[in-house]
Amino acid sequence: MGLRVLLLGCGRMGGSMLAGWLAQGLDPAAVAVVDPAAEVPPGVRRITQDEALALTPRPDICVVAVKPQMINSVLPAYGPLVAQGTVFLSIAAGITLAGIERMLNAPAAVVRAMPNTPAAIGRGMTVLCANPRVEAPARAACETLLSAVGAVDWVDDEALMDEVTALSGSGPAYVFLLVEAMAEAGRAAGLPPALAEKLARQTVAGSGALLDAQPDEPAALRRAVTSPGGTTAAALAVLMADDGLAPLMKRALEAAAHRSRELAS
Ligand SMILES: NC(=O)C1=CN([C@@H]2O[C@H](COP(=O)(O)OP(=O)(O)OC[C@H]3O[C@@H](n4cnc5c(N)ncnc54)[C@H](OP(=O)(O)O)[C@@H]3O)[C@@H](O)[C@H]2O)C=CC1
Ligand SMILES: O=C(O)[C@@H]1CCC=N1
Repeated sequence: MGLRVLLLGCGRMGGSMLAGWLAQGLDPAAVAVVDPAAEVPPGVRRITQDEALALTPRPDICVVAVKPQMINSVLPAYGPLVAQGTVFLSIAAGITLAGIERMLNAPAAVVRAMPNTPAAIGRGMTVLCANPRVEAPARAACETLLSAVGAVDWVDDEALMDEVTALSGSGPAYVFLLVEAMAEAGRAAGLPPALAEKLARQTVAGSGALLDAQPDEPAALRRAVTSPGGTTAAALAVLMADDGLAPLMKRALEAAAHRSRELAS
């Protein structure tokens, strides 16, 4: 990739992205991580805040992957990197472009991104949004970094980032919950626990792979399972009822987006 990356926070999401970058060929020596306790992959340096500020050559991109609740206490120290031309790419849920610039106390080029954990295996989905200080080469560099770990898209309207966070940022958790719920329903119906778990897991993983492999609309793939008057139709009558999955998912996304907006303050 030819980019020098400083990663602040190497927890679940920072670590997932780092794993993806390395798998896609980013030179481990081109990454430095600041995190008080994280284990980093071989070849990647874990450095202190002071060492990060003195890095030569300076990092092209500083990826901010600490919790939103602590970003305010972490970012101000990195303000001096702005004058050196480092672009800040924050993945913190809810934290706005203006908020990041304020914390850095400098006229910074800031990109806000919302990735998701499948980035760890190169199957992520990231949406990006940039402030006007981000010029085309920096925009391309951020896109290169994130597209190395999955699909990317951009939005111009920053307000949409809360809805993006609710859908694709948090979304993997909804899918894993679906596996849990299907397995639990199978167990409750009398299947041996290990078999119920295996069936739920393989069904969701296989369906995801099928969705990925075929250009069809999800609704067409659903209809292909649904024999008229058969078992799937009976189940879908429950799941697609007025009080079924669609209104529940709508409420869940509204709650997540609301929380994202709360994190901004
Ligand atoms: N998890 C996800 O699926 C997604 C998360 N995000 C965003 O990513 C960010 C990180 O979330 P997540 O990975 O889940 O959280 P984690 O708590 O797993 O990761 C945060 C990491 O930052 C470390 N840290 C603490 N203090 C500092 C410091 N001063 N400097 C550098 N690193 C520090 C933490 O160490 P310690 O644990 O020892 O305190 C931890 O390893 C959040 O802002 C979140 O909104 C975005 C998209 C998806
Ligand atoms: O739960 C969270 O706040 C983060 C943001 C999206 C996924 N995880």
